[in-house]
Amino acid sequence: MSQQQAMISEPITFYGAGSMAEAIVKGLIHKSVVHAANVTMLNRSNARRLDELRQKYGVNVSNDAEALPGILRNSPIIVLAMKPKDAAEALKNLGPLLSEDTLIVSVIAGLTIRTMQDLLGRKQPVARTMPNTSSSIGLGATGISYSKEISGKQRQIVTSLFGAVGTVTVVEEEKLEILTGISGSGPAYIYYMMEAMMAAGIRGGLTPQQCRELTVQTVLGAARMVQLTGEEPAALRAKVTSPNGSTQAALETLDKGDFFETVIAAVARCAERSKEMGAALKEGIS
Ligand SMILES: NC(=O)C1=CN([C@@H]2O[C@H](COP(=O)(O)OP(=O)(O)OC[C@H]3O[C@@H](n4cnc5c(N)ncnc54)[C@H](OP(=O)(O)O)[C@@H]3O)[C@@H](O)[C@H]2O)C=CC1
Ligand SMILES: O=C(O)[C@@H]1CCC=N1
Repeated sequence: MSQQQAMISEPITFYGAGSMAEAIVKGLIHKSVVHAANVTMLNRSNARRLDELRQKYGVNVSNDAEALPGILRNSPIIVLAMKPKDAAEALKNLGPLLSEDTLIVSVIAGLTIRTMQDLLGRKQPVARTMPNTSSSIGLGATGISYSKEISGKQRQIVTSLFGAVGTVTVVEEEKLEILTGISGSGPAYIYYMMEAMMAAGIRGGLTPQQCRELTVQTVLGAARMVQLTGEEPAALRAKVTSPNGSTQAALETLDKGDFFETVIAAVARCAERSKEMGAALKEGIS
């Protein structure tokens, strides 16, 4: 087992039990980086969802408003995994329950370390992260920034946590929004491209099953080519593109829709939206 995949022995509480929390827990349990008995997943109301998570992964679950403060108070690691709109209230309630060295790991888009600490009302050790849902199959890409209060051991825990489910990239906090534009939200752009490719195939007479198989293999193969050959995507694209051939015709059509600049604008808008969400949370501090 590499250092990044060292077993985490401390109990971990996921405060929010939605898609991102599940993606991380699934990956961690699959990689045996945590014992299911050490993981607790909390939500607000959805009992059926908690039952499903308990059955699938063997984790502890709760949505009992009376039990929640005790669970959170006793947890040395709390992963904040609710939607940004629910975070301010949760953090305000959480602050008084924490010990000085409770590690807060946030996956919440836009929520800055400063705003988290202001809402908690204390200078807590915080890891602000931006993972993605591919963590569920061990192919996540997580960006991380640390607050200055974090200890070396806590950094190691966070690296183990996300290193077990994919790659880890530590960046300055101001770069987390643009990183969200690439890897946090990025899977959705690729899925959208795949949807469009499959729709085109179906319109052209292939079966949905054939389109799915061909599209998946094409995307998988292209990503692996970039990874394994070490070549630039532009160089690999050139190898597919015969002069005046069919690929060139397709790429010219994409360019008529300003494909390249549209993707850049989409990533920039994603980053901007993350900042807007963060600003809204900051304004909520009274
Ligand atoms: N989905 C993604 O691809 C990614 C998401 N993120 C971030 O992850 C966070 C969660 O997103 P996602 O998993 O998609 O969201 P979901 O809507 O799937 O899940 C949100 C969870 O938070 C719970 N929750 C909300 N408020 C509270 C509360 N006060 N106490 C306890 N639990 C609460 C909800 O419980 P209930 O259902 O009972 O209300 C639900 O379990 C977001 O902040 C997002 O920015 C980051 C990277 C990628
Ligand atoms: O759409 C969102 O706001 C979150 C952040 C990154 C992926 N999903």
